[in-house]
Amino acid sequence: MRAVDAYTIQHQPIASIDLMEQVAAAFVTAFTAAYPHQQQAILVACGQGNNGGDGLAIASILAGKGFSNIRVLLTQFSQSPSADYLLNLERLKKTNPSIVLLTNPSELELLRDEIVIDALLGSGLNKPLSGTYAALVFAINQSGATIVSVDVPTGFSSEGEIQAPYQGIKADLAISFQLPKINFFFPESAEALKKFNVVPIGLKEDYIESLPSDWKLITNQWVSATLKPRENFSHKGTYGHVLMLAGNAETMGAALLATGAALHSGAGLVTACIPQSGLTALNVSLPEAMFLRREFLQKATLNKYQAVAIGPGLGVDKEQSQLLDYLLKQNQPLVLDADALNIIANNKHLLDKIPQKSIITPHLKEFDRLFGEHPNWWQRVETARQKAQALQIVIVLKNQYTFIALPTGEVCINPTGNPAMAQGGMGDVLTGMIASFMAQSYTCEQAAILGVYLHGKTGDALAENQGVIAASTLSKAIPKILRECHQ
Ligand SMILES: NC(=O)C1=CN([C@@H]2O[C@H](COP(=O)(O)OP(=O)(O)OC[C@H]3O[C@@H](n4cnc5c(N)ncnc54)[C@H](O)[C@@H]3O)[C@@H](O)[C@H]2O)[C@@H](O)CC1
Repeated sequence: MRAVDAYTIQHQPIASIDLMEQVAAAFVTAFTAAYPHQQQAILVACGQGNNGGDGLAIASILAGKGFSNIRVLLTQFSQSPSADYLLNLERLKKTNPSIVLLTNPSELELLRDEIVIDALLGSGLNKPLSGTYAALVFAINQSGATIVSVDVPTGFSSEGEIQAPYQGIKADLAISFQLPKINFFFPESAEALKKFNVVPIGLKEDYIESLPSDWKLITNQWVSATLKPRENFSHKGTYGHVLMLAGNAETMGAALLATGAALHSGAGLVTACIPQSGLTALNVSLPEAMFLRREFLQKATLNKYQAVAIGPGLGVDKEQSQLLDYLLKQNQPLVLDADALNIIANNKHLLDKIPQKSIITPHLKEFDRLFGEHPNWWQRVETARQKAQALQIVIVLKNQYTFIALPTGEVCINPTGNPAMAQGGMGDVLTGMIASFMAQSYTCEQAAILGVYLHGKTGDALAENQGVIAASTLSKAIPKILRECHQ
């Protein structure tokens, strides 16, 4: 993001001070949408870098909009204020603001119900907080005030490992500019911010897209452009055939969920290779699905299936291990989930046998069982990046925000999904969706990204009216979301 700012200043007819003005105006629009009352007491806490410069411009704009109860806290901790900070300070002084000069954090006093706008330090953070900044941040956190951070909470690093224990500002809301910070998507950010809001500031979109980066944010635009329409005169053969190898006597639900999701995501044909004991349930709940006896798997012509998935509710006994072993030897890309991954975790030599262009979909625990314990999410995602490259597979590392590591070394961040989806069976549905897209002749990268994004998007649509979403409910709602995205 810092590179984007710098490029924009160089290549657009815009001075950095004017970009700061745009940033401040965008912040105020988002802030006043959340806190519209002009009598609201507000303390704008400013550092002396460009984040503090934003804070000063924000105070001026808020005053211009009739917010009459603003105090501006100026820290005096730095020897070298930034040029734009100084310019904005001169501008602000003309509006006759109420200024609190703070040299000692212990002097901080907040008014009743005062909201703190945190503009102390932003993306320029280059070391852990200490001394006066640490003391001030501690005092602000302790005050119990509502805190809205400019760009990032002070002390929170935008990229790289998040410091543990976290000692920065604990914001109720961070209003960030143009692009979200990568670290907002890591679970450890929950301590630093309850919510983030990303506001556009008119930076060059084409340039942002073209920037070489190891990170990509999945967008609705990409998904809509990638989804192929269902053509006139097409038939079930056009949309591929999924083989779902899943289920065990007591975990047949997982197989049914994965099979159902493959159907609801548009595969032309779906065959469930489940134990005989699940056949009645399959026929009752998913009459569209076909059935392949487990005993016949090794006689079946596997390449008539455009996607083969294995794992949901499978079990990890000898019989299932042998089935997996057999599939791994066929050298056909697979979708591997749940117990298929657990079997591999218990037999690590199998990792190298995963066919290239396969997709594995571990959650945190499955991932660590496969690749070892990780002290934090940043390191876990870096391992995913390395392993996806080394094995030439796609790794879907599941979480509220799922990371998809591609064989190219890129990591895609999925912005969709929500806590209402945190319930058993969701992963089985995801596996079915990914297999379905693979069968519909998307590449393994596309199938994984489409599956993950649309899974989360379906959940987000349902969460508008539901506090909890059962996996089977989500599965049935996929076709509607597909229709909406096929614009
Ligand atoms: N052109 C730009 O770069 C733009 C920057 N903007 C704002 O500017 C911010 C970045 O500004 P700066 O690069 O000036 O940096 P900050 O304002 O985040 O920090 C100021 C300075 O504090 C020092 N510092 C870093 N860590 C510290 C620590 N732990 N304790 C004490 N001092 C520390 C650093 O020397 C840093 O340059 C963004 O977050 C955003 O709010 C926006 O105005 C948009 C344009």
